[in-house]
Amino acid sequence: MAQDVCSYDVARNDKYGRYLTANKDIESGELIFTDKPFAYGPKPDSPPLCLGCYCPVAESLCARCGWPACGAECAAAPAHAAECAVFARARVRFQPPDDWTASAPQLDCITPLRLLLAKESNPERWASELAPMETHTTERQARPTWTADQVNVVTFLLEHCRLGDRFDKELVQQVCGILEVNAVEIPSRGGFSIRAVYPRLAIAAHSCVPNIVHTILQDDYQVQVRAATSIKAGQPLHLCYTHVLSPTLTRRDFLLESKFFWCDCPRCADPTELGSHLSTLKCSKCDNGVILATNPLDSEAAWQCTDKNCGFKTSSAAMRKLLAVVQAEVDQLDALEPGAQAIETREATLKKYKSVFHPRHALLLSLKLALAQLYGRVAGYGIDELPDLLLERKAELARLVLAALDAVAPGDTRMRAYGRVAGYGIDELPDLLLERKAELARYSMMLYELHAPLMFLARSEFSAGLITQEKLKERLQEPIACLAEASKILSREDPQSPEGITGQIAQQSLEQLQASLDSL
Ligand SMILES: C[S@@+](CC[C@H](N)C(=O)[O-])C[C@H]1O[C@@H](n2cnc3c(N)ncnc32)[C@H](O)[C@@H]1O
Repeated sequence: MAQDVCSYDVARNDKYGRYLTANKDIESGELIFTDKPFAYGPKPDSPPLCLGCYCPVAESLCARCGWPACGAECAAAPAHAAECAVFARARVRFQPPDDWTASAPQLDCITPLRLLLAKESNPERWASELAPMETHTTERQARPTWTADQVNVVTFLLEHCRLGDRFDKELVQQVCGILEVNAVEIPSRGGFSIRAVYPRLAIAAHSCVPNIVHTILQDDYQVQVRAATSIKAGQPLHLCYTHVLSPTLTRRDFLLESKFFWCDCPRCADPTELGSHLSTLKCSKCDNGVILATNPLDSEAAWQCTDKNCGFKTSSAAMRKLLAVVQAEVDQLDALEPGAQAIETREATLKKYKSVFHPRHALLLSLKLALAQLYGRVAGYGIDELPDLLLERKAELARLVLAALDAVAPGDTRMRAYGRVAGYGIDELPDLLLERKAELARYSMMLYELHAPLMFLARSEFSAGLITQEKLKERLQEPIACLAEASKILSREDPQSPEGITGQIAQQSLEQLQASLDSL
């Protein structure tokens, strides 16, 4: 039984606090443990969401308590039952906002309240698994979010919802800290992003080169944690708390801001990011060198050209500013409808920044990732109308993304690179959340994306008489290998999730391609 697998120990040191280690040699892809959420619910700053299915709602409230629910079925959802009783008893109703698509701070109390109510109903699990969790209370007290939580959560629950006789303010702030430091972002059944606390998974320490990967099952939000690479007994199990394809400055700032530590993993310590060059710039003053951080573990350190004769230097502040400006441009492009314009403006942006960034810089890579997906899929650029040169371009783009993922997320994590993007970027608005969901599927499909141009190119060259049938058979082996790997990795996903569905499509395409090869 999957539930019985428990191939880890809990260790502790000064750097990580508690962390997980492998208690035996574990093979890549092997299940290490599963976990059930202690509680789950809306993320901070969510727009009004149904408290049963987490889809955006407008003007639709639970008949009993007056909080957002899209219908009677969702109002009766088990996850909503306990808070429904609290709100109904205190006669505290959700105040309908003017704009139902804007973030609703009223919902910030829901997930903390669910944790508090779960503590009452399961005190043993709270004492053994939740109470020891890191909360960074001292650091949080110095942040504006502490005051916001004091108003939106502590005062609201204890006074307005009349829970002061059941919980005290220190406990409510502890719960807010548990969520801030330990919750992971997960896709809800409706596809929208929510947060959940998994007590076992939360013990895993972070690395920007993770060796574990997690999958969320849609029916009960169980998490399955697997090895992304082979792991030796005693080695730490590392999760990536941030976006693996972001540059070092962005990752480290995010981890300090949201998880209260400076990452010093081998990738952060290497100016070239393990040869991936996700942070590297081209030098505008000479043709020889590239610009790298002089000390990537010092976020204020200067950046310098690697050519000794050039010696061009710039500040980390200038670098942050450049990243923010170009990231804003990339975000705007991400909001475009998929179509010819989405391809052409991205290609124009790549051209604009060609002389500024290394071709594998994270910002260019995110444009290339989107292009690898758009070529062959949008009107005017359908796969069977792409000229050979654009088929080559699609294949080149997909290979670049896969090579970057091989360097920083080795093993099967590459398919899940968007799995842990807690608090990252653009996901506040419902339509952008949908985009984010498409992004997730897009990511998982990179190997699938590579197989298509390789297959079409081989067939096109065979039809033109440029290669023999024997050569055609040989050339089709690579797209077959891409589909086989995509299908193997995605077969571990929940079959109802976008990744699981993509896996089934990859398996069907594999069978069709194999059959057409056999008939040659
Ligand atoms: C989700 S918790 C992990 C469990 C935690 N160590 C505990 O004892 O409850 C995240 C916290 O663990 C610590 N941590 C995790 N990974 C780390 C790393 N790579 N370097 C330094 N601290 C880390 C930080 O304090 C961080 O805020």
